[in-house]
Formats: sequence, structure tokens, C-alpha cells
Amino acid sequence: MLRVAVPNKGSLSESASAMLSEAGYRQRRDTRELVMVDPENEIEFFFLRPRDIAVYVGSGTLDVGITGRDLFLDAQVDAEELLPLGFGASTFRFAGPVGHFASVAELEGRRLATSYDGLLRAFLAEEGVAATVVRLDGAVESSVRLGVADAIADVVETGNTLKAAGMEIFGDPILRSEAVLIGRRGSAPAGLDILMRRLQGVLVARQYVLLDYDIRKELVDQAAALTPGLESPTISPLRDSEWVAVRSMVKRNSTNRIMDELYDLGARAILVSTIHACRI
Ligand SMILES: Nc1ncnc2c1ncn2[C@@H]1O[C@H](COP(=O)(O)OP(=O)(O)OP(=O)(O)O)[C@@H](O)[C@H]1O
Ligand SMILES: O=P(O)(O)OC[C@H]1O[C@H](OP(=O)(O)OP(=O)(O)O)[C@H](O)[C@@H]1O
Ligand SMILES: [Mg+2]
Repeated sequence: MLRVAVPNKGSLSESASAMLSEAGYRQRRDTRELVMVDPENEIEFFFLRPRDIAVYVGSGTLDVGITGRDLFLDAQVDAEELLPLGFGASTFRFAGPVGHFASVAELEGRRLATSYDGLLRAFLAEEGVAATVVRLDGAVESSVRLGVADAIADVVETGNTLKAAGMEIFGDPILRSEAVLIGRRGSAPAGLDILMRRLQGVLVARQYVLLDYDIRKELVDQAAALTPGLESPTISPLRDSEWVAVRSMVKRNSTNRIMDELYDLGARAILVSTIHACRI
């Protein structure tokens, strides 16, 4: 059985379980369940703290896991990112009291609070900045006001928490994070290829829609240029031989722009449908 670690709580937990359900796996009904066996798919899910997931995978105790890229890199374990999963996006950035800092170089000799000390120390070493790192468990934004640090490095999603604490970001993002599937470097446990193909199927189904439309035969090349699809659009004959039907996958976020362009070109009966599942 493939042994998979899944976040049990926090920002990534619900989305990770939703994605696995969409990929056809059984997921727990009760958030207190710690293990969930899916014998039909020969897979076992272990619900763990996302910060610990990298440790279990890195030590080889579990085959693969879903965690944040920031948490994975912070843990500095012997594992690799196998697939970005398109949810749980955040940035890891420096912030300080409004108007105090403008660049990372100004952090020389200062105290920096963070929950991601591995990530921060690696970044400071790379940038050649000598600063003191103060490791805190959470609510890092309060550390400056309370006097244990001069600035912070923390997860920023909307920026609302920083604003409420009278702080602002400075410098470039240290890291752009999202949920990722991680695995042991160079190992290919049985069933991993199927899990990856299924997760990729969910990603594609979420990113694309199916577009159908009718167009006059002489315009089909122009229309196909707007909707090239993944390989090539399907062109089917219609009863009226002057017209053809076209079917193609298009990126969900450009659907309306493409529909407008197709309509202007002369396409009619333009229909959009969602893709429930796919293998590409
Ligand atoms: N708004 C957010 N706050 C915290 N983490 C977020 C946010 N959005 C995305 N993430 C990502 O979620 C992961 C952190 O999840 P984790 O469960 O450890 O923390 P959490 O959601 O802050 O929960 P808690 O602090 O209650 O333990 C990181 O990979 C982080 O980048
Ligand atoms: O940019 P925002 O949308 O405001 O989100 C970012 C904030 O959310 C998280 O805190 P969380 O609520 O998890 O508390 P914690 O600091 O105790 O982990 C994170 O550590 C930031 O503080
Ligand atoms: Mg948190």
C-alpha cells in the first residue's frame, strides 16, 4: 500500500482532502480520525501536522505527503517536490513597523522573529546578512510591538494580519509557496504513478473547460487558432454541410474572452461545460 501523509488541520487540510476525494480516494468523515485506509485503491492516508509531514517523508516512514512548499523547505529534509497542487498559495516575506525598513540589507545586526527559522537562516546566509533569528510558534506579528524582535519573516496571504499589527512588507518575497506533493528523492513506490496521474487529472479538470461551437467551414482555421486545444480541436460535420462543430479544451480563466472572440468571428451555439475528471 502507498502510504500518504495529509494535513490534519490548518490552512491546507480541507483543500487537500477535497482534492484527494476528487481524485477518487476515500477521505475521512471525522476530523479526529488519524488514519484512513482505502483498500480498493491500495493506499493509506495518515493525517498529520503539515509541518511534520516533511519529516515523515524525509525519513522514509511515509512514501509521499501533501504540505506547503514553505514548510517543506523549512524542514530541510532529504525529499523532493513532485507536483505543485494549485491551492494554499501564500508568500513568505519580511515585514517591519510602517516606515522602518526599506531593504533586506538593513536587517544586518537586527533581531528577526519567524516560525520558519530553517527557511529564514538559509535565505540570510545566501544574501550574506548577519541577523539574529528568534524562533516563535505563531502570532509572529506581535513580536515587534512586544520588543523581542525588530522585524519579522512570515506567511502573508491577504496582508490583513500585518496591517492590523501596524506593519508593512519590504524587500522581495523570500518564497512563493503553495501546497505541493513531496516524495523521497529518487524513489518510486508502487502506486505513486497512479496517484500523480490522478492529481494531475484534477488539476487539469479545475484549470480547463470544454468549449463547443458551430462555425462556417471557411472560418474553421481562424476559429481553431483561437481554440487550439491540447493536441488539436475536434472538428465534426453538421447536417448543414456549410457548417462544422468544433470541440476544444480552453483555460477556464480565458473562457469569456475566447467566447467573445469566437462570436465576433461568426461562431454560434457556443457552449461551455465543466470537466469532471480527465487523464491527459
Ligand atoms: N493565510 C494563511 N495563513 C497561514 N498559512 C497559510 C495561509 N495561506 C496558505 N498558507 C499555507 O498553509 C501552510 C501552513 O499551514 P499550517 O496548518 O501549519 O498553519 P495554519 O493554517 O496557520 O494553522 P495553525 O497556525 O492554526 O496551526 C503553509 O504552507 C502556508 O504557506
Ligand atoms: O496575510 P493574511 O491573510 O492576514 O494571513 C497571514 C497570517 O495568517 C497566519 O496566521 P494564523 O492565523 O495561522 O496564526 P498563527 O500566526 O498563530 O499561525 C500567518 O502566520 C499570518 O499571520
Ligand atoms: Mg498559522
